[in-house]
Amino acid sequence: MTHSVFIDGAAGTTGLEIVERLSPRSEFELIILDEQQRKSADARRDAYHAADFAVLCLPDDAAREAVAMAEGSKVRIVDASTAHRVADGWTYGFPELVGRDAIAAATRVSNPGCYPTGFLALVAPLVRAGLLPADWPYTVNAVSGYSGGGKALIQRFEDDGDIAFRAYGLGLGHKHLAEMQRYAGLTHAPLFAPAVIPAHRGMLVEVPVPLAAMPMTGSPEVLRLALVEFYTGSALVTVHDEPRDELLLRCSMQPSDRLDLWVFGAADGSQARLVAKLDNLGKGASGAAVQSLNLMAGLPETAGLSL
Ligand SMILES: NC(=O)C1=CN([C@@H]2O[C@H](COP(=O)(O)OP(=O)(O)OC[C@H]3O[C@@H](n4cnc5c(N)ncnc54)[C@H](OP(=O)(O)O)[C@@H]3O)[C@@H](O)[C@H]2O)C=CC1
Ligand SMILES: CC(=O)N[C@@H](CCC(=O)OP(=O)(O)O)C(=O)O
Repeated sequence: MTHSVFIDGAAGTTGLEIVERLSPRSEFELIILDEQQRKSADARRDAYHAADFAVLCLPDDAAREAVAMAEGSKVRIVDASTAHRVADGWTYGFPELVGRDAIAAATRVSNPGCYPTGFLALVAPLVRAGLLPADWPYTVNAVSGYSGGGKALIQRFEDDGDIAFRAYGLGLGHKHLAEMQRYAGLTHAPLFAPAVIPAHRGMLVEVPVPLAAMPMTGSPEVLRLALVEFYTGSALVTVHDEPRDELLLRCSMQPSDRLDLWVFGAADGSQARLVAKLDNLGKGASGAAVQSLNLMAGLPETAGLSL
């Protein structure tokens, strides 16, 4: 059976990578509008009403408009934008956290943000297991490759080769806070310090955990083993256990749909650093959209993904 998939925003950064992952696959027939038609409301509405699935790779306002255009059609939607991540009637597209069956049955799936993918992968299972407190004021320190900001930020970094590090989100109201708080089950939104580095893709998301100050008794190794258990059987998520002195992001990073997790602990167990490494355009965006699409279409979860 072939499923027709409309990629709305196929000319953008996330859209292009979804097209790359899907176009070699015979299970999907892609609907992509040409340069003249791609922003035409009529052409887009027709595509929504013709397709089995649609993936929205659009800014938030255009994604909301797209969902309205699709009303009355049979199309099932995966939205890569921030528009519907905590909206009623939408399933959060993080199969490892919400369950594969929930995604498979959904008609409206919202892809997680790239930073929340790292944060939630580390924190949500540990809060659920009662190993980290739900009411702790967590902090998140993260760096992303510049493709995380789409075409505009790619252009900026390619035009200005002199930026070594860009701290941002300095108004402390980043759009990812709501989903981080909601899906980790936290009382408080985390304090989030994101930054961009002069690499095209890749990110490290770190959550420092002052265990000795927390009202819990778990050691770093207990936290790590809980994550190992939680992700048992996952082809995309790996919880590492090798000792390391450093983690590197490379400017030459190739596309990847993996999510790698570490728990680094102080020798006396008083502190830990939870760290996630991923490709913002892989498990952080396009890979996650394809993972959800696979489940919705009844196909193997990791088909077409690079592990
Ligand atoms: N980049 C990343 O790592 C991640 C991105 N996302 C999210 O994915 C979505 C897409 O982001 P990204 O690919 O980075 O952004 P880009 O800016 O690279 O691409 C967005 C695309 O949408 C097109 N577009 C804008 N408005 C409309 C419209 N009304 N109708 C049709 N097409 C339109 C743009 O056209 P034009 O080419 O003319 O500008 C562009 O091609 C965003 O919501 C983003 O937040 C989520 C996770 C990670
Ligand atoms: C480096 C950079 O600018 N990153 C983006 C987030 C990318 C992402 O996750 O996209 P969503 O907008 O769909 O959440 C930002 O911080 O706004």
